[in-house]
Amino acid sequence: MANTAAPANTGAGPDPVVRLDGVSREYGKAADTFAAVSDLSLDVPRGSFTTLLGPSGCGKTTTLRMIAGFVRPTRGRILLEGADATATPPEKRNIGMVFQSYALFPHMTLRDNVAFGLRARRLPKAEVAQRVGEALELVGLAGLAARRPAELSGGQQQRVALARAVAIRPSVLLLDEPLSNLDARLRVQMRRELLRVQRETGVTTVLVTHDQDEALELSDHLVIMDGGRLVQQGAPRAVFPAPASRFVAEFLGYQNFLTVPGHGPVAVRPEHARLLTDGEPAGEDGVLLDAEVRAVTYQGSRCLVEVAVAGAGTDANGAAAPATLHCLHPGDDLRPGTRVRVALPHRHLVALADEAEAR
Ligand SMILES: Nc1ncnc2c1ncn2[C@@H]1O[C@H](COP(=O)(O)OP(=O)(O)OP(=O)(O)O)[C@@H](O)[C@H]1O
Repeated sequence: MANTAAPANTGAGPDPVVRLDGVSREYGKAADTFAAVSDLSLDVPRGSFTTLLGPSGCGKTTTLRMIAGFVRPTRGRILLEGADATATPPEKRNIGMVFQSYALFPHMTLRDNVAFGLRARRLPKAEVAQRVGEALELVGLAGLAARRPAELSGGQQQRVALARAVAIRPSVLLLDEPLSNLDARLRVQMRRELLRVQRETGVTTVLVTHDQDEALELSDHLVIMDGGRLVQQGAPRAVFPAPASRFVAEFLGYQNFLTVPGHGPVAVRPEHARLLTDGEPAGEDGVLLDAEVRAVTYQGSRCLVEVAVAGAGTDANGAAAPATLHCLHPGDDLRPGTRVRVALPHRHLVALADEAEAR
């Protein structure tokens, strides 16, 4: 059985670049206030790729904007490099930002776009030229320095935005859904690119996304938010196999929730629910449940099979009811009505403490 007590990784290092200390942001007036972010305490470790992951409206962007200084917390403190920056305006925080919309200056060449923040900091001409060259080189666009944004693809424009953000050598790089305007293939390519740039520069990075694959691939520190609150954090390899609640489990793609005799409420992923027909042996040690096939969806190399397991679920009144499980099955031999058994290996059952408490 997987251990639900995920390691208490608070992200606290000796020297975080960003520290949020009991930060809240409310909107509205008097009795009608609404908390976009509630009592959020979080450390962003130096040199880390930290990701804020959660569904739309959970407060990710508000958190990022508070770190950048565009939104002022209504409570709590923000520390940058150990100093209280809660009231520091954005231009006085040494922060690089990349937005979903690229936000490049359309009338300027790439060279001038990247040089903008360096000139604003009044760096000597030679240093500006050198840093612009290095930044464009880093993102593979050195040959296009004289072009304007309209002459580039979306992916190239986002690389320019990235070059502009890292050229100032920020203490933290903030990325607000930077890949969501790109098509699916380019998005995957650009993830690799982002990771390479982050590793090469070592810049502490905070990414906002609602895409769990992106978060798992990129982050070394994952922060999951729900309703303005932090609900779980840690390394992806620690969080993914041990979601602390049903919300986190659902968000990370656990589709099956059931009550197993001797285990209580558990979650299990479709790829770990094996269907056995006839006398097929279960193999690995686990729970075996009788089930009936309800629906089969053909997916080419496999089928997604929906089965009903009598008594393993609960209805709206908390009484025992059939549980519906989704299972990935390598063959196309099953049809609705077929009697099967479902094998759930002990090591892939994730106990859900919040569900147990709710009973
Ligand atoms: N200026 C504002 N005034 C009122 N409510 C706001 C304001 N900004 C954000 N909110 C609300 O706060 C909540 C959190 O918004 P936020 O943009 O931080 O969420 P998010 O997780 O980034 O969502 P998305 O992925 O959709 O951008 C939402 O319900 C939003 O409507």
